[in-house]
Amino acid sequence: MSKSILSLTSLQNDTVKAMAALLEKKHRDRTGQFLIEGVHLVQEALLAGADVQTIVFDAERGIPAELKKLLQNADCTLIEATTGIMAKCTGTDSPPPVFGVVAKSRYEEAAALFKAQSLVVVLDGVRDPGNVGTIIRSADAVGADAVVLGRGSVDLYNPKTVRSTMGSLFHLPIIEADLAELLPEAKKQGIRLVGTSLQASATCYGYDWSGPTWLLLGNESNGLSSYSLEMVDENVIIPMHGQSESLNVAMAGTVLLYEALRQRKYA
Ligand SMILES: C[S@@+](CC[C@H](N)C(=O)[O-])C[C@H]1O[C@@H](n2cnc3c(N)ncnc32)[C@H](O)[C@@H]1O
Repeated sequence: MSKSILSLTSLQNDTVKAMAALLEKKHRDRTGQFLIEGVHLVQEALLAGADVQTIVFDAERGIPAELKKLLQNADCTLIEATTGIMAKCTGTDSPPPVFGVVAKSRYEEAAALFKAQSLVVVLDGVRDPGNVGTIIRSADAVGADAVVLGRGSVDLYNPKTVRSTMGSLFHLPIIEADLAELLPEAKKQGIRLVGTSLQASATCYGYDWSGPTWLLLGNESNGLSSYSLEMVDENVIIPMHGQSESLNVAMAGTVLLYEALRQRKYA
């Protein structure tokens, strides 16, 4: 492999210190970067053409085989580091063999939201990083057009969110928005807003998911906000026949997205 590799073996040298600072969480947050850990996420980021700026791999383990070819054409700084430095940078005792520093990208254009047959997931204050990551992964799996993170939802770049997307965050637009601005615009454009409520009388199986649809999922404790409930055209429920009071929001989102996909492609 012809790409030049910087060596990060000690934290004493000035250059090395500067590099280590780049990798520190506080610095990353200030500079609009985030960390992706592990072979799979780095691979997904490179394949998707994300703005990967630095890739650091464990000098003792070498460049993971899956990344060698991809890295030949990648426009990023390649660094080898000791396991100790890898551990310091990722804040764990058993660091992954590779991690990358990626520039945060914001989708400026909202075109994906308003496509003719759009299927969009809107998260209204979903707080758990694992839930948000899982919903993004399911939205990607069904080929949804975008995910909207309403204010009050967890940060997309929270390391746990990034990890649980399993790379799907690089596959579809994820738009942070104020729902008070976005939902009225969707209604104006003829998009149907489907809410989820444990009090709904309509089941998700009786609902017609064929038109342009935004699916609204609510907070883990309180469900949808009263504003969202006012704005939706209809609420649906996934029927529950046992004694569970509700489903986990990521599970519910996945079931609902798959019902939409079933009706659109397999009915
Ligand atoms: C744990 S639930 C919130 C429970 C809350 N106590 C309530 O009354 O809405 C979090 C979110 O998951 C989704 N959800 C959970 N169970 C559901 C079901 N059976 N049908 C439809 N959506 C569901 C909804 O989006 C809900 O806002």
